[in-house]
Amino acid sequence: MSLLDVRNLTVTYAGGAAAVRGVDLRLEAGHKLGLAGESGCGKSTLALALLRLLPAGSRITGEVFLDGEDVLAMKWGRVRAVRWAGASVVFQGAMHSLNAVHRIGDQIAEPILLHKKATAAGAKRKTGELLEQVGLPAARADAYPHELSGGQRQRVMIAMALACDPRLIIADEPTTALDVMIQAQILRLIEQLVADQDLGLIMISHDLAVLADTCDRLAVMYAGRVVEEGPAAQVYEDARHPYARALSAAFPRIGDPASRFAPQGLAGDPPDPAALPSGCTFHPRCPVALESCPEEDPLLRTAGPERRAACVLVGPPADARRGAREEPEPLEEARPGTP
Ligand SMILES: Nc1ncnc2c1ncn2[C@@H]1O[C@H](COP(=O)(O)OP(=O)(O)OP(=O)(O)O)[C@@H](O)[C@H]1O
Repeated sequence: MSLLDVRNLTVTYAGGAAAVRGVDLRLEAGHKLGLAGESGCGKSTLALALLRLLPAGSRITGEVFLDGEDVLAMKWGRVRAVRWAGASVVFQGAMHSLNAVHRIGDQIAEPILLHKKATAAGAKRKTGELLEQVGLPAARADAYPHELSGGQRQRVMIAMALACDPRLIIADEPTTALDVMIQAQILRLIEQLVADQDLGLIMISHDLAVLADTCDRLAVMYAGRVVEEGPAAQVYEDARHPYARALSAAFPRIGDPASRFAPQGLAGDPPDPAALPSGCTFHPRCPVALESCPEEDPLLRTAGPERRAACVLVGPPADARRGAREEPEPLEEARPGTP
């Protein structure tokens, strides 16, 4: 049984169109999944939906099994328990998430006490241990958020997320506001905690390079759907979907300074969920779109071992195609505008 098994998840905000459309995802304990995509493609909505943290009036359909239990079918009392003990979220911008008028120790202890995980003395002890786990002295429990640096505050957020021993951590742009050195430290800390405690991790970022460096698998989202999914290094180095390829080309290769000077930007913006293009939603921006793409809406299909991509130009590898009657050409062989 997977730690997380998301099936056909669709999310619609009140009065809006679907921001997440039929997403399937799986994550095993001890594994790290990176969720990438430009702003507005539905990454945060997907993360919030996993713990039913969306605003009132939002509609969620599908199934979200966390350790075998369907979060979407749970009563609210159970959802509240699962929020800290089953899975917890680290958001970007720790200054806004922490309460400025309470000492950080009290804020870390709060979920422990709320979920009756320990007595007041036990919660205090656990708070000290958590601070040390994230690389801060236990005595910093007495500090107020404004007395800490940005990186220290993000460490506090991670300590809070770990307070009730969750099985899954969802980190939504956990390092976006931090400088590069601190960003690297926080990423290594998250990696280490995930490995030590056999947690599952979903890390959200628009930065594919950061995700490829931290995660085992990557899922690239576009217009509310996962358009490519597979082993992190393969998706980053050799994306099969034209959108994933463009996104990957927009970030410098680690250890390859030359690539920094040749990012291939992608023209235009992702579509508004209320006005999606027909057929493949990426076709208006796609450099290799076919004439048929405005009519055909491709679902995820096998694009290699443990890889899937949602593009008509992506077929199974040559070996698997042998004997098939009709298969689309692989992406590499496509020419722009070729029918
Ligand atoms: N509370 C809300 N009410 C209505 N629509 C929303 C709400 N939050 C997000 N949306 C819409 O849902 C879509 C997906 O947004 P979401 O924030 O999930 O994307 P994202 O990929 O996480 O972007 P970012 O990287 O900027 O956070 C967008 O079109 C956005 O305008």
